[in-house]
Amino acid sequence: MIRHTIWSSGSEGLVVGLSGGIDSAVAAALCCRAVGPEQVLGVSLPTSVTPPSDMEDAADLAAALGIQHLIQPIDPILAAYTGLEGYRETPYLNGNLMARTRMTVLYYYANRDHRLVCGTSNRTEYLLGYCTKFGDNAADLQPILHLYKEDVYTLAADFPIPPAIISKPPSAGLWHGQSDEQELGLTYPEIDAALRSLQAHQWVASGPVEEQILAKVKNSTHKRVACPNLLAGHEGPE
Ligand SMILES: Nc1ncnc2c1ncn2[C@@H]1O[C@H](COP(=O)(O)OP(=O)(O)OC[C@H]2O[C@@H]([n+]3cccc(C(=O)O)c3)[C@H](O)[C@@H]2O)[C@@H](O)[C@H]1O
Ligand SMILES: Nc1ncnc2c1ncn2[C@@H]1O[C@H](COP(=O)(O)OP(=O)(O)OP(=O)(O)O)[C@@H](O)[C@H]1O
Ligand SMILES: [Mg+2]
Repeated sequence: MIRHTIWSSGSEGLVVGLSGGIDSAVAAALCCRAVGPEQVLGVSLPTSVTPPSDMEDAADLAAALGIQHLIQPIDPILAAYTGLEGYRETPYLNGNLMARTRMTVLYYYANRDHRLVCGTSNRTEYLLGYCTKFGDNAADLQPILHLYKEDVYTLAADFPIPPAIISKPPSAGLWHGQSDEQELGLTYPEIDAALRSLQAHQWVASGPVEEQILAKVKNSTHKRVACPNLLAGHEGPE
């Protein structure tokens, strides 16, 4: 799929945002396996809330995979938003600005180098809508979208991914101390079990955890479908 997408688009490689987390590590490793490390650019985009150890882990990963790696702090870009009329700062608003700023920078490098942006969304966060719309979910291809979070960890064992990346708790890293499982209120094994069961039972929930998960899936439908428009069915040839 990765090779086909590059070939059919006529592009010359891939750009992956490297956070020091497991999803981007596995996505980058798959890119390397598909097209070779020389065609993969890893870009780390830290802010003041990024733990320095995450950037060390991203650098270790890039070295282990043999890919080119840029570390480009984005605080100066984020600072420009403070000049917006009515600017207000909350962790939530800033977090979404960070994710969308990272998307812009990744697309800048993709444009510059005739590359595609490789997404890092997994099935669990995709179904929950646990992502910033047009931020970290924006990409040209999504090589791990079919994998639940637990399956991402299983696949990680196939690659030389630094142990620190595998053992750290998943975090969107959008504010100090953010933890996916704390924000979501459930552990990934609980969420994945509920999603697998819901998919097996035609999205009919049984029990309070599945009800809770189903509500998140339903409320985030807008992140998975084309936005409402009056052109449906007339978009052009496949
Ligand atoms: N029904 C609807 N139909 C069409 N559009 C709808 C809509 N409801 C909201 N919207 C639009 O969507 C916007 C809200 O969505 P969005 O801006 O994404 O924001 P939202 O989903 O509220 O927040 C993003 C969440 O994703 C988490 N996150 C973000 C980035 C990375 C990761 C990670 O795991 O790494 C996690 C973050 O911690 C936070 O919990 C609204 O402002 C509105 O523009
Ligand atoms: N500091 C960062 N530098 C570059 N890209 C980032 C950074 N933070 C987040 N991203 C991008 O946003 C994506 C979504 O973040 P997310 O936290 O879901 O994945 P992850 O960090 O790879 O894995 P984990 O869920 O285990 O933390 C990342 O995979 C990465 O592509
Ligand atoms: Mg992360």
